[in-house]
Amino acid sequence: MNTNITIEPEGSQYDYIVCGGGTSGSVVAARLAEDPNTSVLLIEAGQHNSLLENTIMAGGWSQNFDTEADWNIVTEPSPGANMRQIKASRGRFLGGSSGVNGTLCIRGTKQDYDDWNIPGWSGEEVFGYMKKAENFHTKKWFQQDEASHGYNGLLDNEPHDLAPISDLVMESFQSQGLPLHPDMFSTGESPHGCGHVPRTVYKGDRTTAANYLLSKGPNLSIKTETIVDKVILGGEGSNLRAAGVKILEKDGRARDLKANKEVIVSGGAYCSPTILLRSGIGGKAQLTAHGIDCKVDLPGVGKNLMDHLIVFIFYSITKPNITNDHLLYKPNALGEAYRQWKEEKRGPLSTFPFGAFAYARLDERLKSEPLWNSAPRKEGRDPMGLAPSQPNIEFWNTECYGGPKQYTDYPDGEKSHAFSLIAELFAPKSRGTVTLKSADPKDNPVVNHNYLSNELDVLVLSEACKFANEIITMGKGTKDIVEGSWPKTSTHHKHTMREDWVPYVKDNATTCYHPGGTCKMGTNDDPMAVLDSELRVRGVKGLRVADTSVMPLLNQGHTQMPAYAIGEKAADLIKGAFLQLNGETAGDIKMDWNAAMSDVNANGTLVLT
Ligand SMILES: Cc1cc2nc3c(=O)[nH]c(=O)nc-3n(C[C@H](O)[C@H](O)[C@H](O)COP(=O)(O)OP(=O)(O)OC[C@H]3O[C@@H](n4cnc5c(N)ncnc54)[C@H](O)[C@@H]3O)c2cc1C
Repeated sequence: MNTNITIEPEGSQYDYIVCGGGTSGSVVAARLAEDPNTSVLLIEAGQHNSLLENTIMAGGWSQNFDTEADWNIVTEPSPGANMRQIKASRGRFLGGSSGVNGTLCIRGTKQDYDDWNIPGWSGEEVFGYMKKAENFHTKKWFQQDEASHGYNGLLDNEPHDLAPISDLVMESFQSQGLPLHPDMFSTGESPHGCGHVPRTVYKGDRTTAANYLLSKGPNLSIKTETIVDKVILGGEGSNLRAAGVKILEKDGRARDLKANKEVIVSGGAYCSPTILLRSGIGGKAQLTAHGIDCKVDLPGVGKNLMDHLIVFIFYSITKPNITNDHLLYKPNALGEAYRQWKEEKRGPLSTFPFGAFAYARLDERLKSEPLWNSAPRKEGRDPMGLAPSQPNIEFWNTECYGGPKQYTDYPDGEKSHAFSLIAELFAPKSRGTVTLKSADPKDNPVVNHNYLSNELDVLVLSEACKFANEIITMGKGTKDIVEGSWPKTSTHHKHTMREDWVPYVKDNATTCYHPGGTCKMGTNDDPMAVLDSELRVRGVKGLRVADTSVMPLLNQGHTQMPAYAIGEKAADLIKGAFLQLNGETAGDIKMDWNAAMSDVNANGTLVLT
């Protein structure tokens, strides 16, 4: 494989420096480097992904956790979730979280992006960029909506062949009032129904944002195992400009690198705010507490942290070979599964073990709940802020036992078999924060999600669990094969009241790994907005953020497709900006640049004053 690692010579300068080689960052860097006259440096804290097999074998995802390939972030205790602390994993390697995620391409609805209310980011426009990213490979059995997919992008994806349990769950969805719309997760047009989800998998391998970086020319340099400490700001007042970055190399050496045009921060929703904060951009009090000189007082940096919570509900089934447990947990099965992937690019490890999916509106189910009825709402919206065209929740099944590492009650795959239905909460009301632990770039951020701090979140998620249990225990496809809860000592399959599910939610709700919002875009009159509509950091020239931190609200879906769209759009905005600026105000740029560069020493290295 062409790893495309470029040795970066001392004293080099680049037109653009992209900080973070994850999902959005890889897209931005690769798209900018399509112009051979533009030099781009992509800096990634983790290793090159080609060195990490579990980022390419989709079934190996959780083996990245607790290793150097994970940021190993653990949230602060959430009072609403019984003070539990949750592992909030993020990919720390080239490709970032796209190399460890569940491969699901669930875009949300167009209304989700219209609700951002930011010029240039309507649902039509964001969906257009998702299509640009996509290279969809259909399968004979799949009823695709041709117009919804892209076929020329750099992200290969395909529909997933269902295991028998997933066909049965799909049948249960339909019998419980969720009609089949096969390609609904790409059209984004149905808030209530079930269907198939395309996966970022092709020919047995996971496809990631790092694929964008293959076959690029020598004008794209990549530095892995290098931490971006901060953005170096030159000039003052209205001439404050991103002049380069301060990095920490693998051997601990600190260096300054110069950016001739722009710096783009793409560290993800947990790390982008910390890069800004260390650079002196953020709430003044927090910066002062860490001895950081406040260059731009932007109180919104690190605020507005959102995530989607999910609940795994496990069931035991009697019939063999309906789930994929026998392909993984029977003696010697795992070894054979690995051989199949390694030698033949097939088998249970070649894809992610999620099956059938559904969206649901809960209007009818919640209409007699006092909290739901008394909660404030805007006209045409429910108390979560959603229009009737947006789903409240999502369901999907696992095709075997498993999940994040806390789930260790493995069936044997011979006499015992298990799967789960997962319920996901959309449009959560709870908000959290990302703050600095210290000014040391090697320290992880302090992540406080404040999960389930809003009672409406508990209400909707517990109703979602009740509905999920009805689907499995009463649905046509599954009612006769489900024996009860898994592990067999549990009794949650007998819960009939929503209230029964409240303690279950508080004990079990966990992250869907969708953090966003911590450097949000916004309008001029929003004091908490960090970015303008073109992803530019307020008060600094030549500095943008591009990753899921920019999302003012989460989508009703999963966050990798918006992350790709944000990367694609960021690159277009940057290219457009320089085309326009070169024509109209080249003189101004030169003047600003000279001011910003007044701190460069004779070796072309920036000196921080
Ligand atoms: C386990 C898991 C499962 C998921 N499942 C799905 C799914 O099935 N479908 C879906 O749509 N979404 C899923 N997601 C979410 C989705 O993958 C993310 O929302 C998306 O990839 C985030 O992209 P990003 O560019 O914002 O951040 P990332 O992709 O996380 O990129 C950030 C990059 O910046 C690097 N970085 C950070 N700080 C620094 C620094 N100081 N210096 C240098 N580099 C730095 C990181 O190492 C990383 O490579 C999942 C995520 C995870 C973790």
